[in-house]
Amino acid sequence: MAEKKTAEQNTSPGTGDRRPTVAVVGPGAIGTTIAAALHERGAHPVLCGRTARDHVELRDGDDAVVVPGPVRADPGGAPGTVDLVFLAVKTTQTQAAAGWLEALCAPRTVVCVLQNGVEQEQGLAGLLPHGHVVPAVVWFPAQTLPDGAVRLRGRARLTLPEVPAADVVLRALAGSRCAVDTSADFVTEAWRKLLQNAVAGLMVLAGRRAGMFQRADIGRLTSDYLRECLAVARAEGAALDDTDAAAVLETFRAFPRDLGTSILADREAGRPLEWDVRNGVVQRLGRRHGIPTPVSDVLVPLLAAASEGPG
Ligand SMILES: NC(=O)C1=CN([C@@H]2O[C@H](COP(=O)(O)OP(=O)(O)OC[C@H]3O[C@@H](n4cnc5c(N)ncnc54)[C@H](OP(=O)(O)O)[C@@H]3O)[C@@H](O)[C@H]2O)C=CC1
Ligand SMILES: CC(C)(CO)C(=O)C(=O)O
Repeated sequence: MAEKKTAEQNTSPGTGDRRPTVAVVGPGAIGTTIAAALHERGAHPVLCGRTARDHVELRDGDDAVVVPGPVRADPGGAPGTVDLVFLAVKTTQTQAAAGWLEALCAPRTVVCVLQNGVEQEQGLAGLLPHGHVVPAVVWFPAQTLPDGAVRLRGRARLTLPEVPAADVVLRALAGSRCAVDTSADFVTEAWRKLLQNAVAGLMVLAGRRAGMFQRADIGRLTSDYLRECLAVARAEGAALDDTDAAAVLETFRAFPRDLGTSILADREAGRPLEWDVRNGVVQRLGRRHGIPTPVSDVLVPLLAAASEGPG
């Protein structure tokens, strides 16, 4: 089979002595943040979306970063393979984005998955013709504003596993507004974040933002839910304890009251929800380990029905 063409390359650190060529698949809230971080460092990320646009824009406090497009909407028009792909579509959209992965990936390509959950590698099974998958924990909140720009609502930070394939990600984002660290115990960090995501699902069912965690009854429900999430996390090998679980509730209580979550944004827009990778996973893995999950057993069917109906 003929080698696919390669996207335009710039020189700088990266693979050997040149800057890695980069694509962002899914230039939404998280993808735009990463595209802006890359752009500010002089990179020209290929923007691969579903809706064609001229540019994307990040707002961070008083800063506005406009990343020139185009946002391409047809994988057939991809400029060739790249060294690094940031995959930032929702997990419910991964399958539909497979054409981009086919067009952008060569054997050297690293796909850094910017998605919530603890199953990023399984989520790409069968969809990646070549390349290496590097899951990331995305710690920051970002939201799309009504005019299409993205508002960053925290310090941008990623955690990656300590693996050789993570190097190209570290180099691509070095010195940018998005901090990147690596962890020798990625399982623990991924579950620490999953605990946050699982709790955020309560906002969908209440139709409320972070302010709801000020309520004592929601505090009790959240603590009960965190207890079962923690038991599953520990059974999966995460080195987390009661203090870590309690810190999650405190984090939500410390958030601005109007801070939402990406799954609530999907609910408000009537889009499919990432309920399975964020909440269903606790119930599924709990069953595998023989851990009772009474809170999940109520939450998960409600989230699934909110996402998919019928009705
Ligand atoms: N937002 C947040 O604060 C956080 C989100 N996350 C996680 O990051 C991931 C991304 O979330 P988020 O950025 O909020 O999601 P968004 O919905 O904001 O962005 C998804 C983007 O993917 C695009 N897209 C949809 N289908 C395709 C396709 N087939 N090919 C290419 N692009 C496509 C969408 O296009 P279109 O414009 O047409 O919809 C949109 O631009 C999720 O797993 C989420 O859980 C993690 C931490 C925080
Ligand atoms: C902001 C945060 C941490 C809350 O779950 C998130 O990951 C999301 O919105 O998807």
